[in-house]
Amino acid sequence: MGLKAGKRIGVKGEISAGAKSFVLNLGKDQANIVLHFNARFDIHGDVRTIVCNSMDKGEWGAEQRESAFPFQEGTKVEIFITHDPSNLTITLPNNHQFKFPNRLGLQVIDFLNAEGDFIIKSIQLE
Ligand SMILES: CCCO[C@@H]1O[C@H](CO)[C@@H](O[C@@H]2O[C@H](CO)[C@H](O)[C@H](OCc3cn(Cc4ccccc4)nn3)[C@H]2O)[C@H](O)[C@H]1NC(C)=O
Repeated sequence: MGLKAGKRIGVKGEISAGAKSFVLNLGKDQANIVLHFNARFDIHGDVRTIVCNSMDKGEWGAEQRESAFPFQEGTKVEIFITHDPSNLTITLPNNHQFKFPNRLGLQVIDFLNAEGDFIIKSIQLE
């Protein structure tokens, strides 16, 4: 994918009806994730909460929770992510933005996947 620092990725997708949780993972590979973005409708005791984390050589880091939750089951959304050497900036559908530390110091993001109740429809690199 080759998403360099300063460039922005837009992930457009559909949230399933009856969604409980979906995940976007960005990073180097499955074991080195600079942003694990987990929108939890109702799972693991979290209700309508975004839980972010990182994974370094297969080990989870510390979770960061966001209270903004502009997601509805059964709808189409776009989430934008950009990164610099220190942080990732996530822009949610209601234009709410928050930052998550670039704990891996990753310069280029080559890995993206979605899991759970979300189907990626398109990806836009800007
Ligand atoms: C208080 C003691 C227990 O703590 C709980 O421990 C759980 C298990 O480690 C934490 O949940 C895990 O949090 C991780 C981030 O820190 C990841 O979100 C773990 O899920 C990984 C995952 C599963 N999947 C498959 C998937 C995803 C969405 C829907 C369906 C399948 N994809 N990635 C998720 O299972 C959960 O966030 C954590 N809760 C707290 C408050 O710390």
